[in-house]
Formats: sequence, C-alpha cells, structure tokens
Amino acid sequence: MGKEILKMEHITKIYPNGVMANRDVSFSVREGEIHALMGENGAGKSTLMKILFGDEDATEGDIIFEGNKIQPKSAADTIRLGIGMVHQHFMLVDSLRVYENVILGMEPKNGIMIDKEKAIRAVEETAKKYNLKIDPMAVVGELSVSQKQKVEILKVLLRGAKLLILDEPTAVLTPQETDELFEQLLLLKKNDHTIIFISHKIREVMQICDNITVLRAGRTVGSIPVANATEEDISRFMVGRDVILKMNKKPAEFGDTLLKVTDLTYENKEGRKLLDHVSFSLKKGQILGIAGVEGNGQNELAEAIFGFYSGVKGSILFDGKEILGKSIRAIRDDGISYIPEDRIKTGAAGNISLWGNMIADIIDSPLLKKHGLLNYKNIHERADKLISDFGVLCQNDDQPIGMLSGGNMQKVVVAREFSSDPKLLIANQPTRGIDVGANEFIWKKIIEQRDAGKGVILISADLNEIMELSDSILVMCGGQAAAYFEDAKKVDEFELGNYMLGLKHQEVSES
Ligand SMILES: Nc1ncnc2c1ncn2[C@@H]1O[C@H](COP(=O)(O)OP(=O)(O)OP(=O)(O)O)[C@@H](O)[C@H]1O
Repeated sequence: MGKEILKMEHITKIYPNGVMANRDVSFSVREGEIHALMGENGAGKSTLMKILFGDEDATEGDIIFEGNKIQPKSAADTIRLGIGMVHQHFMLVDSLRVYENVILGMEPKNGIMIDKEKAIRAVEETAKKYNLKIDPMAVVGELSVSQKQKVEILKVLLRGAKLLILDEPTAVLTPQETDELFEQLLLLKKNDHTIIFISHKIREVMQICDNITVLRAGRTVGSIPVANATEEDISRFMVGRDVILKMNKKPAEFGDTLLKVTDLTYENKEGRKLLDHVSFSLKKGQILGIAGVEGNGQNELAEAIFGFYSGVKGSILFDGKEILGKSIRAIRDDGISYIPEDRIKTGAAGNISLWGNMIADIIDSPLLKKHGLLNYKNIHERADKLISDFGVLCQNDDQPIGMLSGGNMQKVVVAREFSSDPKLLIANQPTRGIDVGANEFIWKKIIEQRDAGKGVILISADLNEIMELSDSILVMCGGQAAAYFEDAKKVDEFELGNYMLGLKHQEVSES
C-alpha cells in the first residue's frame, strides 16, 4: 500500500448550536486503498466529509492531502485538488445527455469542456478504461439508477479525482449491480485511485475494503485492517455490542385478507405508465416484501395506496372497503401508516421540533388534548418515550429535526409511524442509512407488527432486508408486478435480481 494520501488530524467540529459532531477525530487513508468509514447514525461521518469538502469549517484540526495542508472552502476547491464525491442522491440533470452532464460546470481551462466531440471522446475513453458501460449520448433521465451512478463516477474521474468518496453506493443496487460496481472499484484501485467507502453494510465492507475506520459519538474508535476482522468484531467496534442481523421469526400465521389491490394503473402527466395493472393481496399477519430496482414503480405503488395521487385506476380494498380516491387523512384514519422513502421531502418538516414531527400524524387526536387544547405534558412524554425507544440521538425534543443526522431523522419518522399502531404499515426503505443497532430494532418492530396479526408491506432495495423479513415477495419491474413468491424461502437473491432487472418475467395476476 502506498503512502498516506489524506490525513485529517485532530478534527473538532462544534456546530453553532453547541453540538460537538467531531471530537479530535483523526482519519488517514493510504494511496491505492479502499478505506471504509463506518459508524452509527450521528457518529459524525457526514460532518467529517463536509469539512473535507469545504461545506463546513472545522472548529479545530488540519487536513493534509498529498503532503500539503489544504483549507477547502467549497466542493469546487476540493475537486480541483483531486478529491471527488459520488453522492447518494445523484446530482445530475435528467434532461441532458450523459456527456453534457459530465462536462457541466467543468472548469473552462479544462479543454474538453468547449469541444463537443472532444467531450464525447473523453467520456468514451474513460468509460472504457474503467469498464463503466455507458453511452455518452444517452439522456440521463432515461437511465437506470446504476447507470446514473456510473455517470457520477465518470464525472469525478474526468475532473481528475485521485481520491473518490462513495456515500453508501450500494444502497440502491441489485446484487448483480453491486458485483459490477465492486469490479469497477477494484479496477480504479488497480489504476492507483484511492477510495473512501461510506457504508453501514458490514458484509460489503468486508468484501471490498482494505481497512476500516470507525467513528462513534464523534470520536475515532480506531482503524483496523479488514483481513483480520470478523463481522462480529466490526459490529462490536461500531456499536459497542454484538449485533447480528439475523431474525428468528415465528412461522407466519396468515389471517383474513387485509388488502386487495386489483389492476392498479397510474400514468404520470407525460402519459408514462408508472403502474401497469398491478394486482396482489396481503393477509393479516403477513409481511409482503416488494423488491425492485429504484424507479420501477415501487414508490408509486406505496404512494397510490396511501392516497397521494388522483387519476389512479383499478381498485384498492382495505378491510373489504374501497379506499381508492380517499384522502390521505381518511386513509390514515382507516388504519394505514406510511414510512416514506424520502424522509426529508415527505417524511418530516425540517424546521419543526422533534416533538412536533412526532405527533404530526395525530395532531387532532383526543389523546393529545386537554379541554380542547394541546396537552404539552402528554406530548412531550410521548415524544420522549419514542426518542428513547428508538434511540434517537438528539439534545432534547425541542430541537428542530433538520439538525439531526440523516439516520436520526429517519428514526423519528419511523417511530412516529409505528406509534399510531396501524392495521397496515407500509414501510418504504425503512432502514436506509440506519446503523446496525437501530436496524435490528426496526426489524424487530416490523416482525412484532406482523405477529400481532397486522399487515406489513415492506419496500426495500436492500435484498438482504427483503429476504430476512418477508413472508412473501412481489417483484416490480417497469411498473408491473414481474414475479410473486408466496413463500419467500423458495427464492434466492440472485433469482430476485433476475426479475428486478427484467431478465425474467412471470405473469402475476392475482395472488
Ligand atoms: N447543521 C447541523 N447543526 C447542528 N447539528 C448538526 C448539524 N448537522 C449534524 N449535526 C449533528 O452532528 C452529529 C453528527 O452528525 P452527522 O450527520 O455527521 O452523522 P453521520 O455519522 O453522518 O450520521 P448518519 O449515518 O445518520 O448519516 C449529530 O448529532 C447531528 O445531530
């Protein structure tokens, strides 16, 4: 392994509200390695990376890159130095072509920007070199999630990044796509690139990384080589105890049909069919996992059931009654709750307090009222119990939710949706970005919900999660139900991947 390419030394960050997100953190990465940065939600990973990218100033500490002290003031500064970030939420313009996205915002001094032919050629050559199969002329909006990720990687490579930071890159990929990404990362490594791999997935880290640095509560716990570590060692390192993500479920005891969806069809404004005659049913006491590559209708399916759209065709019978066309409020009152995928946009109100976010779904409930007014004592007790049950890292329940780390915001939304004791819970990526400790807790809650004779629809891009929890599995591809397995044990992850990628298809009419 090469010399140290990046050293972040004694980094301390105190946010203006007094939160000390990094406490004397030291983190160093050697040239040509793949180095995992891990830690529980709120451990300070994002803060450390924001400091590296000039989005936040360190209160104390130094950054040394290739032997020189650097003081980045913006992401543009950092990329100029040769450090690039592949974000989890892609920063691409859907209406533009691949090569246009790649050169967008590039420094004029970089010759390829002005010359279209040159730009296309540069994209082609770099794509070929790193086996990133992508057509420079394709329109980004028409690409799959994994292809968009390749465009992001190309973007940073063409800007001269020697050090690439990937933020939970496999969260949205199938097993096949993850394997492909890992091959590309190894190719990058072989070509002397260095990679920082931010992830909560221990198995993947063990598969691809050379070393791991773990942060806990803002401090560096330490760095260890992957070769000497077991899964248990790493989880203990991260959360201070053994966490084994294996669920022991009781055999399912299905009750009556709770939800029956028939021929659900939904077109967007442009006339694209996002849901195409989807039919399935769910029984009481059943967890139905919905697998699919992002953008294949799973989101729309959840949102259509929860009353987000008008113009949906078909039928949704809940407890024997039609709910299609009802308002979200009425659907909630019927006993359905929803953990949305995008917790920041649809799940939570950023500048509102934690307690406000935790009661948002039941604000009209008599439970929270005294003489017709809000009973703040009850509200705070309720919020504080949820904060402690779900291990939300915060100062107090008056804090605006927008100041929490991503994973802790997610915990608030999950806690709220469980707390209303729904008959049907629709959980859309419930553990994305959540650390192993909280992940285990949420999985247990989902199983408790099912064992109490309630229904669960679990939408997840994480096939391990689908396999561990689901009694039955529906696969979505291109807005259609592409396969249904009544007994989830009768299918493996690779077979699911085949249906998710459209390599195989079953006629799914009614289950
Ligand atoms: N802008 C901010 N203002 C105040 N506190 C903040 C701000 N951003 C983050 N924090 C706090 O800093 C701490 C570290 O958060 P950070 O986002 O760095 O964690 P993380 O390890 O990236 O977590 P996750 O895995 O959930 O993304 C948390 O306690 C968080 O609430």
